[in-house]
Amino acid sequence: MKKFEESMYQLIVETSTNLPNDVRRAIAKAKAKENAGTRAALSLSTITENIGMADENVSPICQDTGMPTFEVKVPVGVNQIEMKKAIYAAVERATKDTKLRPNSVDSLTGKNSGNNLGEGTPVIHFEQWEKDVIDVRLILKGGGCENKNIQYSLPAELEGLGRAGRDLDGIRKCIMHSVYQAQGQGCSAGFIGVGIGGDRTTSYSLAKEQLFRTVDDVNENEELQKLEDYVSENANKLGIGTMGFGGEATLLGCKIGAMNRLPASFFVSVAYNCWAYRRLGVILDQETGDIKEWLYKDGEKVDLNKVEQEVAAAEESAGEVREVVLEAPITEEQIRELKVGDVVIINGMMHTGRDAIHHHLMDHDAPIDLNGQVIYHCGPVMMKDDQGEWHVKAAGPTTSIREEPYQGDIMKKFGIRAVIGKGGMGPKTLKALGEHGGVYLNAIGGAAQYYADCIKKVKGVDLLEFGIPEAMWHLEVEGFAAIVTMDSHGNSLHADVDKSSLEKLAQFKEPVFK
Ligand SMILES: O=C(O)C[C@H](O)C(=O)O
Ligand code: SF4
Repeated sequence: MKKFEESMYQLIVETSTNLPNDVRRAIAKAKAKENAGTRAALSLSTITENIGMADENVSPICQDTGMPTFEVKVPVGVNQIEMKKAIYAAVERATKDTKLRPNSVDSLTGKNSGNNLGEGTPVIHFEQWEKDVIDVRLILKGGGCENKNIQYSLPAELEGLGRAGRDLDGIRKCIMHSVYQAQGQGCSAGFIGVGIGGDRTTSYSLAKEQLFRTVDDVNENEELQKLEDYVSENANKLGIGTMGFGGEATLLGCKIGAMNRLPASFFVSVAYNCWAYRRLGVILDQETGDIKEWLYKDGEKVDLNKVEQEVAAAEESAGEVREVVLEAPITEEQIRELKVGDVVIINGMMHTGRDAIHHHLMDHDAPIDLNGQVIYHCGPVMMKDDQGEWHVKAAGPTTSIREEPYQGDIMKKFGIRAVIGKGGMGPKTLKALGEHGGVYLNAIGGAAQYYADCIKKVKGVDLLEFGIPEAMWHLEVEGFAAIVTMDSHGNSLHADVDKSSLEKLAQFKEPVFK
């Protein structure tokens, strides 16, 4: 088993940087569905370009490299204690090499362990089997889409759909609702794994397990296959679209499993995975630990050169979109001119700030003057070189709604004019944007290589004690594009899409599976 640690390192690097072929095919199919020139089509073009860049740079597709979760099948007699140690070592090395972001945070102290090791991380499940090879599968599922997982306890009353009973049709309603409630916040278009039955814990595990099935896998249970087909077809009629911008592609895959339950319980659990659906696997020699075979790499790989040409074509046909170039410090007048749908190109400085920073700024001074500045909701992957200089390795936006309790107050307190994030924010922020003269800009979630490329220099960092993802990084950017989705005139694309998708959800109220 000399090679086992090296094989695990390769599995991690490959999973973080190279999307599996079935996922690539699903994204390419979605792209073909979106109308050229729409916001959704442009976002999908950015996503496909990003996938190609990650592959080429061998850098994380998305900056949130998630909770590394290993599912290991071992022949009887193989030493699992040694395997665990080797996986830890591989995780630590991949983190050092910036293939994984340090993502393991002490829940009580908030301290980031810095190496992705800590209580409960990474997740490793072992199972023995009769075969004479080792099978290791890895999923890197990010926190934003993890937050959109949902568990239903039947019977339930569901918004838009009414009563969901303890039967197949009730399950159908839960799944449709789960896609609606995710909106664009889990970086749609997404994939869902569904677990029916079990207890609360095993139900969620079953849901996550479904994410190890390939997108084109056929369910052995005919009824569940019918339900998978139904959801795959109809969830796209909700019109949520890529990033929640509205559009044709909302869900790219649905896999459902069922297990027995207690007479009193009936859980339906949904694991929502963003488009950055990073899961791969390897078959290993049980003696040496060498990789014998890669899993999820069958079939044709999407031709990214072709995709790049399509990006150019889509950008051309989107010629009517208004583009505004901004450089901080930004004035209130400049902000008041912006409307939902405008594309803003940012040059100059922006400063990252996410959960810990927003919480901190409520009752502390800012480390720098933020008047007229731009805040980027982002927890990047960073590398420090031998000269002590920082470099950005991946830097897409994080889900903004978590800052809803603070955002408006902080913008007013410090004179911040623009915030960039993804998934949109709520009524409190929208009101503050109107009162103060602020704007919310939506960047494409998961496009971490695409945005890292726009960052020309790291000018400094404050509050690094919060850990790399949570620190305030001062970044000089060039040509950083984002879309106005909430303006200072009370308009919110997110509120509009939520409302229209809820109306569309109601058309699925009548029973389908009797
Ligand atoms: O933590 C992050 O960088 C992003 C997160 O995965 C999110 O989707 O909000
Ligand atoms: S930012 Fe988006 S793409 Fe990245 S892990 Fe979070 S949900 Fe997934």
